[in-house]
Amino acid sequence: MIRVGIIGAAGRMGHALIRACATTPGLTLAAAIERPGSPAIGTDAGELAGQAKLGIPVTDDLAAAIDGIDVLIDFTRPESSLAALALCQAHGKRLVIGTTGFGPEQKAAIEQAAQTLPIMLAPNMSVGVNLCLKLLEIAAKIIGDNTDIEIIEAHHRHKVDAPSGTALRMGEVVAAALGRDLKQCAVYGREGHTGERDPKSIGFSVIRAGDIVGEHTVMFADEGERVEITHNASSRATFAKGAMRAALWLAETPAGLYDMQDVLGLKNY
Ligand SMILES: NC(=O)C1=CN([C@@H]2O[C@H](COP(=O)(O)OP(=O)(O)OC[C@H]3O[C@@H](n4cnc5c(N)ncnc54)[C@H](OP(=O)(O)O)[C@@H]3O)[C@@H](O)[C@H]2O)C=CC1
Ligand SMILES: O=C(O)C1=N[C@H](C(=O)O)C[C@H](O)C1
Repeated sequence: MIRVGIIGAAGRMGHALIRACATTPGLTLAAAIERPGSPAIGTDAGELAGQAKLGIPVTDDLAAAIDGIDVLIDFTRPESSLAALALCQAHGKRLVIGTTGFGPEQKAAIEQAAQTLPIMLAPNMSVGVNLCLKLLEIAAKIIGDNTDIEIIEAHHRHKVDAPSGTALRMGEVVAAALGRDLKQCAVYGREGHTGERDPKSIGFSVIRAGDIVGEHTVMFADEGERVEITHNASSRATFAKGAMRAALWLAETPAGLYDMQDVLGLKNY
């Protein structure tokens, strides 16, 4: 049995992860962690997630809990992910990171830690989104240079980072397939007298509204036709299921930085 720790246990993803862990063969919830001061501290993790009691009280002390786990699953905020990463490094624990919004230095710290630690970092753990990343690579290679590429994403009102990690990854995949550098060609929103569209640009548009779980469309638009690749998530259970699959996979994998394409065996398609 692989012992899982979930950090961010009281969050939207935390609840979905606790439920998924309880029903995934081969995994057992060994620790549920929240930030100090959270009203969830001391509550039972199962009850917190709207399920039967699991006998695991939510704690704010990851340092004390870490020796009792094999894989830590983190869906929190970049600063807390980095703090958890340092503890995983100190204790040699595997880490699945679903958090988004990392800056370049934070990403570099994760890459560095992965030299000695197995880490799976993915902005989206759904099978569907990862299939879309493959489809985007093909579409970009075939029609990308002749079309205007726009990425549109929509999420719930509580989301704090924009564009979403998934939208950015979609942009990276498309840009790489076309030999472009996303840092140079990305356009984040438009306003005022923008001038005509630069044909080499990749545009991003962001919607934040209500309880939208996560919607992404990449548009390849020509004159007379356009192709759209869309993924709509209707439940966070899809991300949580992917995180469980990643934890099982990572438990058997040596040090290195992996993404969901590795977990799903999509790298060589
Ligand atoms: N990779 C993927 O497939 C997916 C990634 N995400 C990403 O996951 C992250 C979390 O999303 P979501 O669940 O909606 O966000 P929430 O805000 O609902 O949950 C985050 C949780 O982490 C807690 N937290 C913050 N700091 C700490 C800390 N130092 N120690 C322990 N817990 C902490 C928060 O507590 P408090 O609120 O009290 O501060 C909160 O309960 C985001 O970055 C999101 O983009 C989301 C869905 C899918
Ligand atoms: O914050 C969310 O909710 C989500 N975040 C991820 C992202 O930033 O891509 C994945 C998913 O779309 C939900």
